[in-house]
Amino acid sequence: MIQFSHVHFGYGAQKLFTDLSTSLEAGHIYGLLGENGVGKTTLLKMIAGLVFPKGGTVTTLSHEPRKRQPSLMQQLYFVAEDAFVPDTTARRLADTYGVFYPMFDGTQYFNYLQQFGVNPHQKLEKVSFGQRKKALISFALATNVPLLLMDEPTNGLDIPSKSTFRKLVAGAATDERCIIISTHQVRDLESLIDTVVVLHNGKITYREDLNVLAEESTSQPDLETLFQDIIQK
Ligand SMILES: Nc1ncnc2c1ncn2[C@@H]1O[C@H](COP(=O)(O)OP(=O)(O)OP(=O)(O)O)[C@@H](O)[C@H]1O
Repeated sequence: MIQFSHVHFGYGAQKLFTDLSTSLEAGHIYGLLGENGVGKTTLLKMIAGLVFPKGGTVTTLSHEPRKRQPSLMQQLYFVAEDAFVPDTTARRLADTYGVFYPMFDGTQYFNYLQQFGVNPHQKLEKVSFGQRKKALISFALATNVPLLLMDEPTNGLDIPSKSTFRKLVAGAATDERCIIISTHQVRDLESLIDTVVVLHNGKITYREDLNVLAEESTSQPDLETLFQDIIQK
């Protein structure tokens, strides 16, 4: 679904990715981990065609993402960390933006909003950051796109909402869908992600199926400890 081939990238002189190659497939919920500033958001933006490689190639759903062709844009949704929303209500968000996504399901959307406790009639600019984020996550899931990118989605969510988030995302995962979640809140995602991907020193330095890890271990793998071990190597 996504291929990075020998990708080089940096903002100005700062090198961020050096010869980064990897592929991400449908049927997975990936947890993208890495220290602050390592480039997790940049990686997601590159998949979505918001920043472009300076060397190598990125292919997203058989498209060159930098072209931002409608045929690609209607197949992916990127929930950005800042939860920017237009000046509208959650209800009108569906009417205005749902049309861009052929598989958007309004009934599903209102159901997700309800489960998150978001009032669809309130102006999103006037609600809290967490409420806005929950509206956007609901919208993202209801688009039913094959590729869902989420940057720190549980930031700003209260404890019950984090649990709702896990439940809704797990329920939305299918064999045809690829979900990539960048996070520092690894405990929020334990039991949700199936593959952990670690970005470190400009490359993917670790990538492991958590089910395989669990089979090899006598106890459930602890993501926080695993991450610390990887970046200290
Ligand atoms: N538009 C930009 N112009 C210049 N530098 C940028 C820009 N966006 C990001 N950077 C820098 O690139 C590096 C990677 O940023 P990025 O946001 O991708 O990292 P991250 O791994 O998501 O970080 P965090 O975990 O802190 O959110 C950082 O050093 C950041 O300051």
